[in-house]
Amino acid sequence: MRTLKVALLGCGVVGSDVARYMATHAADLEARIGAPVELAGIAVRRADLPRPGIPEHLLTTDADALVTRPDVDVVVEVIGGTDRARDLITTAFGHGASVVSANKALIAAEGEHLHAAAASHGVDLYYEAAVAGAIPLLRPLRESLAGDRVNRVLGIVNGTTNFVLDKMDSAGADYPQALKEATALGYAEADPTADVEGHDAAAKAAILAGIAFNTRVCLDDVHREGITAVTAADIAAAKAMGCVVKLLAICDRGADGASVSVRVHPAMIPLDHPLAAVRGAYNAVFVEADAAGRLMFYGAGAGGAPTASSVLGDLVAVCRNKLAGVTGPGAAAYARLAVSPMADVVTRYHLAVDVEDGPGVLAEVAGVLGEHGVSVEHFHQERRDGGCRLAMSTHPSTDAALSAAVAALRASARVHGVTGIIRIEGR
Ligand SMILES: NC(=O)c1ccc[n+]([C@@H]2O[C@H](COP(=O)([O-])OP(=O)(O)OC[C@H]3O[C@@H](n4cnc5c(N)ncnc54)[C@H](O)[C@@H]3O)[C@@H](O)[C@H]2O)c1
Ligand SMILES: N[C@@H](CCO)C(=O)O
Ligand code: NA
Repeated sequence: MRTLKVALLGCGVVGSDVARYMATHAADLEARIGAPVELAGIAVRRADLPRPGIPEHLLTTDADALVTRPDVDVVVEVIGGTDRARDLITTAFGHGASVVSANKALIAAEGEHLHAAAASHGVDLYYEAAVAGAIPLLRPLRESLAGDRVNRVLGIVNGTTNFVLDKMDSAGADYPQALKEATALGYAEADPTADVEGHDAAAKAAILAGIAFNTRVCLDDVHREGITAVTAADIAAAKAMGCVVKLLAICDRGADGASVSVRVHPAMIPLDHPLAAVRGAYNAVFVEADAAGRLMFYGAGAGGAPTASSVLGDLVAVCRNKLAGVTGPGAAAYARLAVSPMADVVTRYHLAVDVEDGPGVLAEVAGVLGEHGVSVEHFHQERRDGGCRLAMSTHPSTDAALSAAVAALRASARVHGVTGIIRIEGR
């Protein structure tokens, strides 16, 4: 029986756990694949660092030589970044290796081209670990739901920001301290700006929407807002409304069936919504489909071992395919749906409008909102130094209408400021 050989690129948070589990689970992996699988080498930047549990003789700083070795069947890419990872993956395809990657930034930016390259060389490209860590999500969407029609994918897909928001909400932690902790626990990207500015979640949303709707969604198609503008006041306002603030990724099929919208932004959700109970670095994703109805996927969204679980699942799948002489399902972007602009997306909003305390102000604010087609669902007013704060939630309105209404409010002499503009979801 031939032994399948794996080149591991990167031995950081994820890579080191992949290497460890390959060793400790070797017998089960062999039984499930039907052949032994072993590491041919591990590409690292520095071979002289202490790496407990990692066989030193496998380390190499020459990733190019490793991926071009004729005995390598599968390349596992967990170095992150785009350019170098893309070049190594493309080289691996050219040398007949299938690839397993955890790299959402790369797949979101170049997935179409990489899938085509894999197909042209008759090899696989799998990346379950790229979206929502340990949670099996891409394979269920691509395979289990292939007979259904998905209309919505909504959830929490970034562990770092969920950890930070949770700490701010439950422990009153400050933002820099919470982010430091998430980084130390191995949840954050090499540059955590990718997490807190929503780039990581946007990449995952683009991948999810593409697979769920069988269409092409580019990173630029995704409306993106991170959590850096979320304040303690926003979190307190959410609490006062019986809500919690979460960073959500929302992919919707348009009512016309011919378009999609894809967005990532903070949103208030009611405490009794299942997503409100998603704590720490956990992720949860709802999928709504014609026949299946509502499905929920929940689990660890980040961290070395959970992500290694997804990588190893893909490794088993591509090894089985190799032995059978087949490839798995690739990208299927046949639907070619248009992507709707954010201006057309309809949601509820929370607003805090600071106004002068005097007769007719409330009517003026309601009038400005009404002129723009924004209708108020609830409001309460609270006296503050030198004026009043009107905290309100709106009925569903388009993003364009809400933005125009906010601009008009800000132009009014009796309005001192409009803050706390956060969408409300899950009601
Ligand atoms: N950490 C997580 O929770 C998690 C979850 C899902 C997906 N991912 C993805 O997995 C990938 C790796 O993440 P990580 O958290 O392990 O990062 P990490 O920074 O801990 O590990 C990456 C390692 O790759 C090494 N590296 C970089 N360029 C290299 C090169 N050219 N040759 C050899 N080694 C190189 C780095 O020195 C580092 O040790 C990223 O794409 C990330 O987005 C991470
Ligand atoms: N940085 C990512 C890792 C998992 O993809 C997160 O926090 O979710
Ligand atoms: Na996953």
